[in-house]
Amino acid sequence: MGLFDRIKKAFTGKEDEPKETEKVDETAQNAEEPETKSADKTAESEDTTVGSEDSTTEAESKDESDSEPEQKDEPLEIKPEDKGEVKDVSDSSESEEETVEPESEETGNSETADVEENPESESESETKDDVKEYDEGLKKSRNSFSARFNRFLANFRSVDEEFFDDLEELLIESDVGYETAMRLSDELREEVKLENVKKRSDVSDVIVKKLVDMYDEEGKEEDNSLKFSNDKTPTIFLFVGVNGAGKTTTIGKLAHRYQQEGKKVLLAAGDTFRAGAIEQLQVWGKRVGVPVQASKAQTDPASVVFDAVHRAVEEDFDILLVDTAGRLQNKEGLMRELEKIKRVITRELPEAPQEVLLVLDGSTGQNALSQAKQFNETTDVSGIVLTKIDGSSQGGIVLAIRNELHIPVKLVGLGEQMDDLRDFDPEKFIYGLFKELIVGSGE
Ligand SMILES: Nc1nc2c(ncn2[C@@H]2O[C@H](COP(=O)(O)OP(=O)(O)OP(=O)(O)O)[C@@H](O)[C@H]2O)c(=O)[nH]1
Repeated sequence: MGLFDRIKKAFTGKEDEPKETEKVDETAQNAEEPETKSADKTAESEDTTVGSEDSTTEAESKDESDSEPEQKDEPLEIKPEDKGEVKDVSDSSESEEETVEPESEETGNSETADVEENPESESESETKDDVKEYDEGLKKSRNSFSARFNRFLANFRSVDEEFFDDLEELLIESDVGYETAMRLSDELREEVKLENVKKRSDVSDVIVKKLVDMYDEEGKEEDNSLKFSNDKTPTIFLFVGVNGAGKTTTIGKLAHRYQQEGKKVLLAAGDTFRAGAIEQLQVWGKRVGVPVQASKAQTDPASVVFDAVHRAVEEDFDILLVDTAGRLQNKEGLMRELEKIKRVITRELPEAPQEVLLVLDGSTGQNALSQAKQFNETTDVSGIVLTKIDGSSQGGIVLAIRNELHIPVKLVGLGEQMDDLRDFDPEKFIYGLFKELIVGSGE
């Protein structure tokens, strides 16, 4: 069963059944079907969350009578947060030998500042409904996609060349990527199914189903989980990305997560290019209660990272998160710098870095995609962190990233707070992006 049907079934207990012949018969009565239909459906299903007990929608109750009893056979997979390896960290005491960090004395268990600033962070982040988070975080993207889609459907008369032109335009505007838009359009041209569809909501069904299932198919081999060290040596994540993408914030959020899990975390201020970047990381270190290995601005970042790796090994840190500069405009310089940093890490710990995470500002749409392409040419990126999805209407970029780059998204930023970072879950993301177009379809 494809992802489209899995989501639909999880909500309504009903799979999508393409009914070509029936749909032809319905032509007359549906000719003037209002394009506001999906908007109405949005309201119906707005507060529904997958798998939640209070998710009874009108659609659901309507479908109950004819829904399959085996509804739970293949439910939408709601995995618990991937917590990675939890190492036993009995010794979280901190040596105070560092020269640069003003925050070193509060290392270890000084969460007080954190708790004051963010009282709900510790326990609530564990129990927060992830589906709801994605639902909320993707509201803007979803609404914007639905609005575009409804405009497109309003113009629908028949499946002709103009239809495919409009469809391509819709998809490109929705940031799903040029290649994806063309491929989807080409594949739909081949399908007789669409030729027989006359009803607007069925047109919507066929397109969204294709989009979602294509995404699902492309991700068959994709591993979205973060990799950790297999032995007692520290896990090292190297963060790359242009200025302002959200590297420092993501490092802060991740440090908070691992610190809360009882791991011993060290940060390395590898962005020595921008003076403010060091302080910014130190502020996060202080807030979260983890030490920061730093040096003066303009120091060779590789030397800061070298010191950080040594310290991480000597002092038994579990995780080392390395910030780097993001001067994409100086591509060659940046490439050399990142290569050197990586070399320094690997020389000390051959298995590290376990992840090279490219941080992309999701709200920049296609720009994020081209940045990813450039970074991927120069650095061996193992995963993507997609930030600022909460304030963005460009969530469709996630389809382009998978379909065109084939780099797994591993984390998503759904807000600015410490616990607004989620392990990427493709199914929840797709649900958040298209929910009413899937759940409210086909009735
Ligand atoms: N809404 C929202 N804002 C975010 C998210 N992640 C980061 N931000 C904000 O984006 C801005 C830039 O984030 P930084 O972490 O400073 O970005 P950076 O990549 O480290 O930038 P440089 O230090 O200049 O290299 C900050 O105001 C963050 O609060 C997110 O997931 N959602």
